[in-house]
Amino acid sequence: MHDASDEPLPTLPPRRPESHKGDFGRAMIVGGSRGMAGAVAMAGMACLRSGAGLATLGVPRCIGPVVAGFCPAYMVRELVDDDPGVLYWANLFDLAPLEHDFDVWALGPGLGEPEQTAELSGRMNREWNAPLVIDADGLNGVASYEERYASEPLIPPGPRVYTPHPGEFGRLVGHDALAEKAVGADADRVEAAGEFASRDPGGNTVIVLKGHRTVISDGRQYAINTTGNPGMATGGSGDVLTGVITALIAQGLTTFDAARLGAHVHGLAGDLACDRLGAVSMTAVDLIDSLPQAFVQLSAAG
Ligand SMILES: NC(=O)C1=CN([C@@H]2O[C@H](COP(=O)(O)OP(=O)(O)OC[C@H]3O[C@@H](n4cnc5c(N)ncnc54)[C@H](OP(=O)(O)O)[C@@H]3O)[C@@H](O)[C@H]2O)[C@@H](O)CC1
Ligand SMILES: Nc1ncnc2c1ncn2[C@@H]1O[C@H](COP(=O)(O)OP(=O)(O)O)[C@@H](O)[C@H]1O
Ligand SMILES: [Mg+2]
Repeated sequence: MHDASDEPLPTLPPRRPESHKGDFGRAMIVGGSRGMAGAVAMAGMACLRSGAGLATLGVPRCIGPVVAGFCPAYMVRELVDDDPGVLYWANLFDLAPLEHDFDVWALGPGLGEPEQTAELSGRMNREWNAPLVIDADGLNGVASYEERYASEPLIPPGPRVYTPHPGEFGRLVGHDALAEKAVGADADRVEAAGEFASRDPGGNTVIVLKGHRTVISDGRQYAINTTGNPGMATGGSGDVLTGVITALIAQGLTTFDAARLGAHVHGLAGDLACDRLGAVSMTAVDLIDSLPQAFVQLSAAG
């Protein structure tokens, strides 16, 4: 596998003076459940702070007003929810007609237990052509769907970015040796991410294996991210990363480039937040607040 770690970082296209919001992409983020409204809200805020032109959050109806109250800059689409306040398979009928209204979709932050959400996640992953970033319970849902319902090999018909931490990676691969490698040394983590990505015969899947020194791989190439710090070991940091990568795809980067630049800028925001507040006290919200400075530093460097 080619090591792209030392290659120049991908860059965002310059913003022409006459640009309008449509030039920077429409993103839809589906997630949230009763008790986990914050996860999808943080993904939405990070998406806008990372330059998406428009962001809409698709959330269970019961948390719609709460999610809308966190930030006035994104839109909220309330979806029919199942008891106890989670999305479920019937939302496929609400969402499928919207597939091509958005340049990129994200699925998973705060989505809730796979018992209810597996069919939604599993079928979006198997059936949708639109670019899809899958995180958190979206990944748990995909793992559960593949185990419970799938009889054919998984060949996603569109671009995918999966962003598992090692726990989610283990559920996805369902294979002890590969799951163990996900918590090993760099070389093992590169092998684990690369082997899993290359299971997609279409070559459409990018794996972002998170943690200290996040590994990004599409099965042919990989990069190891070196920004970030243990202050980011705080609930919601990964939800922020989902929003960042989604925004970069919305702005036209390839999935591999968006994942690579996204991991870098997310870690840089973490380092800036840590300088300002310290590793003990920084929260995922502080990561979002440091994204502007991280993007300014990046554009000054590039
Ligand atoms: N404000 C909100 O609304 C928030 C909502 N959130 C939402 O909660 C939902 C559940 O997500 P989750 O990640 O908390 O639960 P889960 O998948 O069981 O993961 C824990 C397992 O993974 C492992 N593990 C993790 N990292 C590892 C590493 N680097 N290296 C090694 N192991 C690692 C860890 O291992 P252990 O603790 O045993 O060491 C454990 O086994 C999801 O929808 C998310 O979006 C959260 O984002 C928080 C803020
Ligand atoms: N020690 C660390 N060094 C660098 N990055 C870290 C560290 N701990 C966590 N992170 C980053 O923070 C994020 C945590 O994501 P995740 O485990 O999904 O959290 P959550 O589900 O709570 O949002 C990942 O991007 C990960 O790479
Ligand atoms: Mg997470």
